[in-house]
Amino acid sequence: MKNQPNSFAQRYEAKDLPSALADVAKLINGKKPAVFLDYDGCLSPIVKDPDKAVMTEEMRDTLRRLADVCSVAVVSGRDRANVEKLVQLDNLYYAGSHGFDISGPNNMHTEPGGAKEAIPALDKANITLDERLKDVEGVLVERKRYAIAVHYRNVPEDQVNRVLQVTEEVIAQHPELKKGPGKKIMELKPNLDWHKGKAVLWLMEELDLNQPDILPIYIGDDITDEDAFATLQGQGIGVMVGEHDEQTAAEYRLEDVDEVQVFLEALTQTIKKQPHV
Ligand SMILES: O=P(O)(O)OC[C@H]1O[C@H](O[C@H]2O[C@H](CO)[C@@H](O)[C@H](O)[C@H]2O)[C@H](O)[C@@H](O)[C@@H]1O
Repeated sequence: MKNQPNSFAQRYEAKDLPSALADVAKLINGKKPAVFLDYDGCLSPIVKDPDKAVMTEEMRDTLRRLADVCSVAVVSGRDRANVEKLVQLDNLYYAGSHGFDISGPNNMHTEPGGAKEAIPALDKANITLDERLKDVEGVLVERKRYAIAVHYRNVPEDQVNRVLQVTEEVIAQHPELKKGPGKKIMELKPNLDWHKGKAVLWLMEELDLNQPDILPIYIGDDITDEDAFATLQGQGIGVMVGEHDEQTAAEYRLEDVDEVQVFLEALTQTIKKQPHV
């Protein structure tokens, strides 16, 4: 199963999953983790304004310490440059636009999903969405290099359907694009078989992490993280933060961003006690 996305993943109710905090040493079982983290809802709480989703200094210190003892990557739906700016750590890897745009230490930068040809369609869709949604109160059209998120969290309830309908119509005009779900957003993404799970596999290969003593751990809170949970089932550990509207392919849970930080601290301490670090 190594390096193949798992399309037959088991699904669970998030509330029924065991806590990842119960016994961290037992969880990693003497292996060395490679940690993949979502940003919004995982490293920073969900807030009304995406520009205000700022990570705390404490979380930054926690990530810095973790990255001193194992590989750490942030795998986000955000624009890669944007998430780099929010996290501000240069010893991490960053996968932005749901994995289409990847950077890392020593000037690593690559765009492995092959999405360049979707850029003109994204540009056109961006213009149409700005124009057609300009009168809707609270709507936000967020352009990323390889995606557009149409945010409706702050849109009056009676106008949400109109936002969704316009967004679907614009997607239908561009065969190069497809629809993606998210928390109070509808996304336009390149119509390609590439997602966060494939980005994780790509990073594991690139960083030579496909080793029997390495344990990939993916932590996320949103539906887009399900691709990564499903991909890692059987070869790693998926940790769901809170819950979303669907069943999850994660096998452990954490309640919220605070518990993510406690877990990452515990992981760092556990790794340090292991003989091979
Ligand atoms: O994969 P992620 O790093 O979790 O990114 C997913 C999306 O996160 C952002 O939107 C979400 O968080 C916002 C701030 O808390 C919130 O206002 C919004 O409702 C959420 O959907 C980001 O703005 C998107 O681009 C990402 O795709």
